[in-house]
Amino acid sequence: MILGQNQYGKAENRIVRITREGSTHHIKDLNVSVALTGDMTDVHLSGSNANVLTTDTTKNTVFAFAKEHGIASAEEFGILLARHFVTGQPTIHSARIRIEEYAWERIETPGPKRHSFVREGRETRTAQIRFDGTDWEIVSGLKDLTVLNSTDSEFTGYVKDRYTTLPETRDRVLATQVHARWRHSTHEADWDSSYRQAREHLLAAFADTYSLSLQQTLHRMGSRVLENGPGIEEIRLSLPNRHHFLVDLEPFGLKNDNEVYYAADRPYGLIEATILRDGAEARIPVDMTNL
Ligand SMILES: O=c1[nH]c(=O)c2[nH]c(=O)[nH]c2[nH]1
Repeated sequence: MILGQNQYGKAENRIVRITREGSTHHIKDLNVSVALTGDMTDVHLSGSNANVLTTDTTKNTVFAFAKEHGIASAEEFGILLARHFVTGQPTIHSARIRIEEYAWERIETPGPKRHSFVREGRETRTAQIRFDGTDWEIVSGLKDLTVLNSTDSEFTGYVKDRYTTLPETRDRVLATQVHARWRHSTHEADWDSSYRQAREHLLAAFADTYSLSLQQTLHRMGSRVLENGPGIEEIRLSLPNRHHFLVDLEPFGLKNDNEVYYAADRPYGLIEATILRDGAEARIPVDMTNL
């Protein structure tokens, strides 16, 4: 048998790098995949790992480089990594670095704070209309509106039982993908303007709230839509807590000063609640996955 083309490395390193200039924060959000080739005949044929730079090391390098060199652009970052792997190890002859970059737009708010972002690419707007010949029920909504605060979020003071390991945090990244549905008290409205306003208030409440939990942020987001939308009776929000874990860079002699995060995709906390106007009936189904 002949060993043909082969390559290896860590794929899909989900890295978020926050750069802080006072109260103005900048974000880079990348998915970095490393593939290396070189003298890898032995590892395949005899099982000797002597020539192998581990995929785990390639992952660590991606995170450490984000801290040490920053991420000026995907190309620049990829060039640094590829050069490092190929020139740093005699057994590695070529490197392919693939990067997907997710773009974020700043949520502009009055005041000096500039640490709130919404993922570029529009969310999906939703609508459901019911009519039985007498009564109307109009439910508007959106899904996949992805937002992130790079500070002003803490989580402390929760129950600790024998299985609790989560460390308390006074400063964390709070990110979620908003899924919301809101029910109108009327079937006559300027629907586009109503939608724009609800979306704007969801974003403003997310950005403005100093968060003690995602539950509290959810309540502020829903309440703000109701406070500013007199024709809205009820809103249901489903917010996945898109965890961003600080990467431990200590083993590489680097201090991670809330700059380099690993964006985990699953599992995620899922925080859901309905907010109602006084006297309103809860009619939006609890399970919103099937619109
Ligand atoms: O905002 C949060 N709410 C929770 O209920 C929770 N649980 C958890 O592990 N992290 C968080 N964060």
